[in-house]
Order: sequence, then C-alpha cells, then structure tokens
Amino acid sequence: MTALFTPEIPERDGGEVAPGATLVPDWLTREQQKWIVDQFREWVQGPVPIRAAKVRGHEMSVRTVCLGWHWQPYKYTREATDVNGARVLPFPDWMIRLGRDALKATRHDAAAIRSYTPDTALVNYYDAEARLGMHQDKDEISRAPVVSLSIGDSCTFRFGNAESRGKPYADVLLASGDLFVFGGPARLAYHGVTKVHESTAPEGCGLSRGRINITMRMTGLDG
Ligand SMILES: O=C(O)CCC(=O)C(=O)O
Ligand SMILES: [Fe+2]
Repeated sequence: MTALFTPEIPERDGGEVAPGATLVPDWLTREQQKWIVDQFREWVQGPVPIRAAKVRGHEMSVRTVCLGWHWQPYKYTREATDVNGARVLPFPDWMIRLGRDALKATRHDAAAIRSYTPDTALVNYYDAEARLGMHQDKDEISRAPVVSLSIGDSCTFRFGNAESRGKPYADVLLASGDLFVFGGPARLAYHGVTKVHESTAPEGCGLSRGRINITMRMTGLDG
C-alpha cells in the first residue's frame, strides 16, 4: 500500500551536509562512471573476489572488494585472511589523483590536497535490499578525509554525528556520479545507507541494477 504513495526520497542538494562533510552532485561524468564500472567488473574477480564480510557471524547485506589494503571487521590487512588468503590488488594511481581532485572540489587547502595519498578503497555493491547500519569509519590510524563516490542506483545516505548513532542526522540522496567527502570535525561521524532506490540508475552509467560505492581512505599503516 505505502508504495502507492510518494516514497520517502530525500532532497538532493549539494553543499555542506555537516561541518566537514560536503556533497557534490553529478561530480563524475557518465563516461567516468562507466569506466569505473568496467574496472569494478575486473576487481570483483579477484585475486580476492567480492564477498559479504561477516560481522559477529552474520554476513553483511553489502558485498565488498578492497584495493590496497583488505578491510575485514575490524582491521586492515594486506592479505584477505578471512576470504582466501590472497593479497588484494594494489591501490591504483588514478584513484590517488581522483582523490586529490575530490578534495579540490570540496575546497580543501593546497597542503591537504598535496598530502592526500589514499592507500585503500572499500568498493561496496548494494542490491535493492542491501543496507548499511550506522557506523564510524575508524579502523584507519590517519584522520585524513574519506572520499566517497557513488554509481548506479541512488540511495538514502544517513549522515549523523560523532557521538552516537542517533539524532541529529541528515538524510541525503546519493545518486550516480555524486561525490561525498567527510573529514575534519565530520571524520568520525556515524553514517549508513538506509535504502537503495531500485531502478534509479541513469542510462549510460554502466550499471543497470544496484549501486556501487567506493570509499577511499588513508590508513596511516606501513608495509
Ligand atoms: O555506501 C555508502 O555510501 C557508504 C559506505 C560506507 O560507509 C563504508 O563503506 O564504510
Ligand atoms: Fe563508512
């Protein structure tokens, strides 16, 4: 019944969502989105294939493949000891450049841009039912900004505060091509994905169903 009425899709406004957190709608061109989806199709095959990470024995609904460092709840390793023991693919140079461009687009200062060297990316795939509970990205030692890119179906992204999973938070729409950067006072804010909006992927983005999200990060780890 509820589906007969307007679904709760948040507004899609660019700008500052919270101090330190900025949304830039339509940041990636369709061509860039499609090119990244082509890379994704290779990443998922391995050497460490895409998988649902297990949290306290339960598989997450989101599936993840990593670049540079492998993330598992709740640490980074070079080898995917929770999957097949293989070493993850190296972090691509083009993604470092893209990360710096993202900081430029969100008005970070020159020193922050120059020193930004992301060394891990968590590449998530969401089908229409997938969700991501409210969490902090805090397994990194570095507190450099997190750069998030979305491709495919849009989602409702909940961005909250650093104190608790609860209010205050803002619900924003992340659509295909959008950039979201959170750093500074927002770096440890709780956030999650409450809903994927099925069949909203635009023509030409390279993905006909589901949603890809890439978060690049600086781990601050050596070796
Ligand atoms: O899918 C998203 O937009 C957020 C992903 C995320 O928070 C994470 O991978 O830690
Ligand atoms: Fe996160």
